[in-house]
Amino acid sequence: MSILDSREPGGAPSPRSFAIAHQRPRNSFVGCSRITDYEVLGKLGEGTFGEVHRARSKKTGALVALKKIIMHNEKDGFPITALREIKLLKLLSHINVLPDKRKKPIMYMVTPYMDHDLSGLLDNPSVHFTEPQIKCYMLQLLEGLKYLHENHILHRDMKAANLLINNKGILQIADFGLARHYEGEVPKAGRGGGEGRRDYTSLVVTRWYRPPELLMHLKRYTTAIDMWGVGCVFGEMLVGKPILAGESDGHQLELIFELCGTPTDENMPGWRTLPNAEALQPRPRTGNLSHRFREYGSGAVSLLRELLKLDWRGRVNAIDALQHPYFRTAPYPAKPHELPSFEESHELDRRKFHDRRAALPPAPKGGTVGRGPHDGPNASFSGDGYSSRNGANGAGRYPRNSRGPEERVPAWHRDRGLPPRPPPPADGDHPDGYRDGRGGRPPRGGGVGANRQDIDTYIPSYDRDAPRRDDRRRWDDRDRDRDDRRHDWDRRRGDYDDRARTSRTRSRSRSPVRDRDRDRERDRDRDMYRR
Ligand SMILES: Nc1ncnc2c1ncn2[C@@H]1O[C@H](COP(=O)(O)OP(=O)(O)OP(=O)(O)O)[C@@H](O)[C@H]1O
Repeated sequence: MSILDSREPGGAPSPRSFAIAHQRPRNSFVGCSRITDYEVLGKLGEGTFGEVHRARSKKTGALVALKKIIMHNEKDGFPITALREIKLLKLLSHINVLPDKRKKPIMYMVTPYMDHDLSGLLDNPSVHFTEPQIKCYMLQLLEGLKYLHENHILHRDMKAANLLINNKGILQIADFGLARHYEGEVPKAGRGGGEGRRDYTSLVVTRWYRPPELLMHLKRYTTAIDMWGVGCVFGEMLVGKPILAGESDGHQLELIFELCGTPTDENMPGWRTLPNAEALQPRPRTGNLSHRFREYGSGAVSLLRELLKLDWRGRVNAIDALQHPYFRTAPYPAKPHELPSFEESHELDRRKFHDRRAALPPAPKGGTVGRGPHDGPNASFSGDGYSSRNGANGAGRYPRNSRGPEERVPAWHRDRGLPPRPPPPADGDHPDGYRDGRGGRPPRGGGVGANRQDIDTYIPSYDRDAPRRDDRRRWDDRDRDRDDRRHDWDRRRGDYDDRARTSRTRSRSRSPVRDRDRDRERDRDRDMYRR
């Protein structure tokens, strides 16, 4: 069958024809290995699937990450999120996208070991990003995303914790557990994200990185949802902590409006017609983005503004973002190999960093900002690529003693806020589905309305003793969530009934209604790329 034979209505290649056209050579599929082929060296992180461990291959000596795939309920079979992730990683091959090397299908995914994830790195008190470094990471992130979008992949969980970095300065996009085939048109230069072609679930993307259109439940979304996440990550690299740390979905919208302005027919055409916008009555504001980020210069503000546009149709795409003047203005982007190497910084190192932070004296004001421990030569960007440039690095530093609202302070002084926890995996696109969590919680910080947008799709955690990042989950949390969810189910049912489902709550369902729903969803799951 020719690829043209199997196009979706409107001309986009179908998921199947796309997969056929993008098959990788057979020899790139190394196949399965035994867990005994690896020496497990320690835990790196805990994700939605389970634990991620660092290990060494006994055969090759290569360092790898082993991601354990937890079977939450064996009757449900192999988790759809894991299937999607393995399938996509097998399909993709790009320097800025984490490759999959081997897999043992039932239990572990094996990927090359990366020294850091971006959020771990930002938590490390001895790491201070320079502007050339941030530009270097941003270029790689945009290259990786351009590749994904050109290949009809929506990532749908863009966040700092899912960006892996090694000590060669390479950044790779990881965690394809929520990713899916995108059936809309791929982005074109000068045309933003374009228009969506079909509905998907709006319950994707960790809340702090979730764009306004998803918070308002747009289902016909585009690659622009990932670009919003890039904007959040960019801001996070600049200020050293997440920039939109909402404690509920309503609060998240409130923070977005404060930063980017209130939606109007001009800056977000059609917003009022979005399902969750009906009840919104935001106080008119113009947004404080320019003011809040002024110390990082007009180039950074301009790029951030493009990435954090309320109107998803006008939001910059990866192709255009790569051409932004920010990357062509001094201080120029560093080359990856020029970046300093840092001690390993992963999710679980956070406790270590926290202890160290407590033991250290305060840093001199503004004095540590700008360079890492191994200052390399400065770098410049010339035209279409990188070029080295020696010389003073003053331009690479952020202004000292600046006192903006996002004052850049040493990492151990940064308050990363009270964490809401990230979503359980949406292991399917349920166009009317809600992620599970406690519903009906009033938003903190005022909220923007009093209706469905106030439903908090995650359960905030308020652990004062051990401050944690909120874009991550731990297993004890999940056990608690599960109990809470069971407890809350009946109370919430009347409110949003079958919208509040994930695989895990479904798998524990006892009611015939839920069993029927689960069966229907299983049917839908059969072609995972359809969702
Ligand atoms: N190849 C790797 N090298 C080093 N560390 C890794 C690697 N893969 C994952 N990790 C670490 O494990 C953490 C969790 O991994 P990942 O995001 O893939 O799991 P997940 O179950 O999808 O997590 P989440 O639910 O937080 O999205 C990462 O943030 C990172 O710290």
